[in-house]
Amino acid sequence: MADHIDTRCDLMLFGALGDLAQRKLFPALYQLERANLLAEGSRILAIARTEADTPEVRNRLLEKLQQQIKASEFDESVAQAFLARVEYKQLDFTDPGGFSELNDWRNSAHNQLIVYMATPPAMYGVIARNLRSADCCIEKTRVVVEKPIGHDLESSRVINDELGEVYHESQLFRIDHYLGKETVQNLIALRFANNLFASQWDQNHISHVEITVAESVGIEGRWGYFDKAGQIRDMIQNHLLQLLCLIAMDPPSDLSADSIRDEKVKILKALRRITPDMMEQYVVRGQYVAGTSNGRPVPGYLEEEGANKGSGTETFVALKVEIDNWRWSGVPFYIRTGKRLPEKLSQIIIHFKPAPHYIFDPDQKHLANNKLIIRLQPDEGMALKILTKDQGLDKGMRLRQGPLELTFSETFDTDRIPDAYERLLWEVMKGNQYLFVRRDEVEHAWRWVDQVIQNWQDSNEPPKRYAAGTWGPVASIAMITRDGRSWYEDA
Ligand SMILES: NC(=O)C1=CN([C@@H]2O[C@H](COP(=O)(O)OP(=O)(O)OC[C@H]3O[C@@H](n4cnc5c(N)ncnc54)[C@H](OP(=O)(O)O)[C@@H]3O)[C@@H](O)[C@H]2O)C=CC1
Ligand SMILES: O=C1O[C@H](COP(=O)(O)O)[C@@H](O)[C@H](O)[C@H]1O
Repeated sequence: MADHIDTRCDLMLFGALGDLAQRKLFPALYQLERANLLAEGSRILAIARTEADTPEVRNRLLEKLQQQIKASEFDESVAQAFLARVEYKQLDFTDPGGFSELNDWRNSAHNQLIVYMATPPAMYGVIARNLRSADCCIEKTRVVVEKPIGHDLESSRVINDELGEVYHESQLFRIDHYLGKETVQNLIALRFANNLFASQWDQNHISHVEITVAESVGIEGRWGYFDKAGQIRDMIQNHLLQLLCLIAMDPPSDLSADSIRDEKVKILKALRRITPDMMEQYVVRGQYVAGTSNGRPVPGYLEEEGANKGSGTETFVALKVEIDNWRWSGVPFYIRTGKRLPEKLSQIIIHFKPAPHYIFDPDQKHLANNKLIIRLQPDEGMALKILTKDQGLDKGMRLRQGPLELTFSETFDTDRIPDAYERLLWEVMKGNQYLFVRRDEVEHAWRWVDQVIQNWQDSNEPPKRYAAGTWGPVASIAMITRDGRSWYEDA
């Protein structure tokens, strides 16, 4: 399908020497080169504040690529072809004077211009305005901006207004990299290409839903950023609410960006507000203390490099979320995410209701709910837990639960699942917005998250402690146990 789309581009990468660009964006662009998806004539202008010239930056990039790309995927000739596209420009983004030189680079070709702002969000408006002052191809530009857009509704509006003064919404590609993950996209295929599930996807058939996004890593040198954000702004406001929307939304009428986004927005608007009196039962906030990770002792959040000892920022959040609409009335979504949990694991569990009349061994009644397990990472795939009769003459009609298993790498013999940023960059090059977040989605998500944060601030309660290497504060287990349920553990 891409064959007839011209994907040739000039990519201006602002913040090219930062962590995101070096760890995610350049490796993703290298992989696009390796897959022959970077069109002939496409060019990259790496822009940052550091004084350096193009050969120095190319050498630095080569070193980073060698460190980050698996040996089996690293090809020196591909890397050289890729680096030949890269030029470096030192620029202070706050200095409008320097932007006219970007235009000179730009004017030497007629490719689609992509401006990628891998910079602190406070820079988005500044860069946009300076590009406009330099008359840098505003109408034809696609602009990619990173999350988080602001730190609350108000600040996100300011950023969105600043971007909106220069660019039309159809030019803006707001990244939520979870939308670029293979299995996240597969949620759309699973739900809307399989009538089997489509007809069962509501409060008549589903009792509850779990979403877990667990990380084993701690703060990894990002304390300065993370401490101002916390897990609710860093993960819930964007990734987890996006996952929830994809699970809960009504079928879009087609796969166009706005059809999908319209449905997601309806869910965000239907999220039940969590009022102060609900906080104890619906929200758990945690912070890790020293413990172990992969068998090794690790420091607590307050002992991490650069930490402010008195910080009350949360590194774990569990929420019980209710959606006030016809489809999901009475179906709680239990969601949790945290740093320094026992493993890196993102999964969604759909718990189906039992059959209306149970005729088997009463002792086995607890088995009688089908579960659909959607593994986002690692080991991408799905398993449907179904009940069958236990084998053997002596077993009578004893039941047992087993999986219908679909592990993508085995079933489809996939040698490599592309990283989210590869897919997202490729979609920007093609001009498809369906994996990017629209302004109203960002704002509705902030509105909902802001009230939870406000309740925390008003109550002044510190986060509950949990030891690194455990599944979060015990209160997060109590939250779901109170409803007669438990977080899913693969048995
Ligand atoms: N790092 C990550 O894993 C993730 C990051 N993000 C988001 O991506 C964005 C970038 O994050 P990250 O890469 O971590 O940030 P860094 O601080 O590591 O990098 C920022 C980059 O912007 C440049 N920069 C900042 N201010 C100026 C200025 N005034 N003039 C010129 N250059 C400037 C820096 O240049 P120089 O290096 O020369 O100083 C650097 O290249 C942020 O919005 C972040 O929230 C989102 C998801 C994950
Ligand atoms: O956006 C972010 O995501 C990462 C987790 O992403 P994953 O693809 O590794 O699951 C998280 O570590 C980081 O704090 C956050 O900013």
